[in-house]
Amino acid sequence: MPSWVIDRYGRNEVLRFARNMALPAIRFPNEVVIKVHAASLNPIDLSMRSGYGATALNMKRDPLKLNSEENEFPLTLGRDVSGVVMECGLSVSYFKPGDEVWAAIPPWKQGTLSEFVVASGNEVSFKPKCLSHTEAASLPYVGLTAWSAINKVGGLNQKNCGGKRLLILGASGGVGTFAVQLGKAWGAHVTAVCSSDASTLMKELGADDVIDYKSGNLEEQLKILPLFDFILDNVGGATEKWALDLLKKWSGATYVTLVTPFLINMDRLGVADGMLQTGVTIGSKTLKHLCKGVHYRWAFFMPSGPCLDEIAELVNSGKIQPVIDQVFSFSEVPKAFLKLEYITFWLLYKNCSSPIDLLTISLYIHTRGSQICTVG
Ligand SMILES: NC(=O)C1=CN([C@@H]2O[C@H](COP(=O)(O)OP(=O)(O)OC[C@H]3O[C@@H](n4cnc5c(N)ncnc54)[C@H](OP(=O)(O)O)[C@@H]3O)[C@@H](O)[C@H]2O)C=CC1
Repeated sequence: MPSWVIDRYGRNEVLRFARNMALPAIRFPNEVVIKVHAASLNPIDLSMRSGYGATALNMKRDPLKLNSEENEFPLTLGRDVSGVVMECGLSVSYFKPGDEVWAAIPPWKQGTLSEFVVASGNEVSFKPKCLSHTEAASLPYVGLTAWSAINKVGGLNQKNCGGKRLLILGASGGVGTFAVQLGKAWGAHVTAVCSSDASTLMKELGADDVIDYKSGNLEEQLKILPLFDFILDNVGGATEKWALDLLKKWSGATYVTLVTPFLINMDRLGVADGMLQTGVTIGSKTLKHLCKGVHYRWAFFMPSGPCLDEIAELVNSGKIQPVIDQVFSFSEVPKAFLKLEYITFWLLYKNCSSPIDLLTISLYIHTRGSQICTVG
């Protein structure tokens, strides 16, 4: 089957179009094979292309290190998929061949820039009926990440979110655009922080206040607003030093960041020391902020079919919409990576050579959400 793979880590030159990759087989009874109609790229694909997280992800792929090299490469990137179930393992009763589904595949598994992908049944959900495959593929990874941060870690849900004050830092990105919509769907007051050219989009998505972080000191702009119940930080860095002061004290208010050193620690220090360093960092920060009356948490993407079911309901009821900007063909995957790189790192974008289009697949880019999808 045709796939885009890498055989080593690096920049765009490591992407290789493989016409004849072996068809993925079901290895466990709870797995399904999905024919990929659309896939998308997220910042994690760019990072994984360069080897980010390889230590932890390889440990998950091959815990006993029996065949490390073989299990690592060739590696297919791409986490999101919208497509059609082709085959089901013996214990899968929820899905059948022909079902239209969507999913986000965890990063330790082979990705979705391919004709077929294997997922566990519990990672898969029925695609929202109102979305095309291309639209649907834009949401699972960012949606589940935002859901993990806001609901699983932050403890907010449809019942307790009404009237709460949410601050979303990095609101114009893939995770941010979803988070703004989720907050509004659950009745919160949402303040979105992004650059000014995204302010119209933010208003369209329902944000109550939009703050431009490039027009003056952000901390000063936010300090004059009433305190918040919840902060989602998609930016990290220096923001963390002052953002927790914007929370209400001793009221259960929570700051959740998605920018954590968890995988980097393991890449840098090895598995054991990396985990130890991570434990010390999170423990000391949690304690320090608890003493000041606020909660400090890290959140991570979590694959989950049942959460995607809930997201599908919100999408089908019109409360959450995909944000799509640009379409690429499957043959243009390297070009799409370059665009993502350009968006993420503000590098100069240049067209690259286009391999033959075998699948008539299209790729979508969200300039605001930094996402790319493929469609067959
Ligand atoms: N822990 C985990 O499991 C996961 C972590 N992440 C991380 O979460 C972050 C967000 O992901 P994603 O939304 O996909 O990324 P995107 O690249 O789509 O979005 C990032 C956004 O941040 C905005 N931004 C940059 N600097 C600032 C700033 N100083 N203040 C406010 N906004 C800023 C940019 O907005 P603008 O264009 O308006 O300037 C951009 O749109 C990334 O760092 C990613 O690595 C994501 C998924 C899972």
